[in-house]
Amino acid sequence: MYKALTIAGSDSGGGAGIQTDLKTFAALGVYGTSVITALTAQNTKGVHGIHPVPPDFINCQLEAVLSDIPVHAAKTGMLGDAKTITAVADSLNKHRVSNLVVDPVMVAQSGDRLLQEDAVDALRDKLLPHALVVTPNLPEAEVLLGRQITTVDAMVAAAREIRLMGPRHVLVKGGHLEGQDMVDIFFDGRTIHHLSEKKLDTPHTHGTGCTYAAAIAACLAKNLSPYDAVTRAKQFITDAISHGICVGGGYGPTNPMGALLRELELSRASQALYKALAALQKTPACANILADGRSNIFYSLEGANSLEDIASFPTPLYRCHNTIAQAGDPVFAGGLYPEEMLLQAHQKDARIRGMINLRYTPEMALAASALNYKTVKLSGDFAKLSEIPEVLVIEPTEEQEGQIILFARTPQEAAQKTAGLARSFSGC
Ligand SMILES: Nc1ncnc2c1ncn2[C@@H]1O[C@H](COP(=O)(O)OP(=O)(O)OP(=O)(O)O)[C@@H](O)[C@H]1O
Ligand SMILES: Cc1ncc(CO)c(N)n1
Repeated sequence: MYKALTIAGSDSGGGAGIQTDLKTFAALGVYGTSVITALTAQNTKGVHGIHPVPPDFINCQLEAVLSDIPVHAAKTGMLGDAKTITAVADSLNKHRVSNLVVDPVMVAQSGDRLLQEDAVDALRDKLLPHALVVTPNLPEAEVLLGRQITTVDAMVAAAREIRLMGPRHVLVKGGHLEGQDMVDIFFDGRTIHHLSEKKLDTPHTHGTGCTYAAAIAACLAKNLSPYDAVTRAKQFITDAISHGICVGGGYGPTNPMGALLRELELSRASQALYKALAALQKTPACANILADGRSNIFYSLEGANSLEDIASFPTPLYRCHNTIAQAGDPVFAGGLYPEEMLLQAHQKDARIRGMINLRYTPEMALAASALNYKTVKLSGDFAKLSEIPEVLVIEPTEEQEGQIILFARTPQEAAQKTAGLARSFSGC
């Protein structure tokens, strides 16, 4: 397995530093080791205190890790002071760690200083020359160069000049620049590359710099070239920001696991929905009780709290050669009535995770009762039902068509109940 090392501060709020670095390594399939340079008492609003780890003990951690676990890449984050920078640079040199990403962390998003002012020279002179990639944000590039940077052209010039300080590649991050596009400049010594993504409208950007640098290190550990590592990491940080977590009263953290978990959840949801579809297809009579252009199979994630957590086929099921067919792979929040009902049902009774909606006829409602399915006729607001039945009968009104809705613990169980109903009802 590929292995990486983060040398950074701990963020007690869980959003930046060591905590996000290890999540990022894990999300990218890289084994993470860590050397902690400082403890910060920190949350989404700011830094309440900093407890530096003595350089001797930082060395002790570095020796423990590097003498036993040869890492394929490393990244540095918050280093705090000049002594720590020197200790880290010496150790990385001694152990010949060559795939090094230096995130020259100076100030937290909240404005709190994370690097002593007199340590900037040590950072520039001792650490930057070892970096394969250095990733300054705009304020950090300004400190390194001693001038303001307010345009993309100025970022390009900054990238060229910072490279003269010794790093092999420079990534100047543009997260602090006004505008609709989030542009970073990557310079490899020959070519200037613009990496651009649309700006996401979210306050949850705590830890973006750390997550980005950790993702670059993870990709370098996996043998990607520096340019490929940075472009893959840009995609990763954009995903992590788009899945940002609304936690705390300040800037919430990015979510390095967000995109991965979503993919996993969609794949589980798809399996459950396709199994249910197969169960419907086994009983051809099921095709007779679909509601034209409206029936679907729905799946709720555990703990669903929005329609984004309800999956279904993207368009209604339809009859095709006497069986049931669908067009397209499952999606979340398909926008199909009555997905809201499964959300409410699951929130009321966490065991309910599957639902199928069918055509209404009075005979179908009777057949459901005759099968001893626990059946309730809806009168009034669904949200006010005290218990979720197995079968909900919605009679037609002038405003809306009737429906029969089956709730179950899984979509497959809902499909089996549908098949039971279809068999008892076949021919009608
Ligand atoms: N709102 C946003 N939408 C999309 N991308 C963003 C947004 N904010 C930041 N980014 C991207 O995140 C990455 C990190 O950029 P940024 O310049 O904010 O780093 P940083 O200042 O070091 O982060 P930190 O806040 O952790 O100190 C960049 O690629 C930037 O373009
Ligand atoms: C520990 C730590 N490292 C880095 C940053 C920068 O985001 C932070 N806020 N905290």
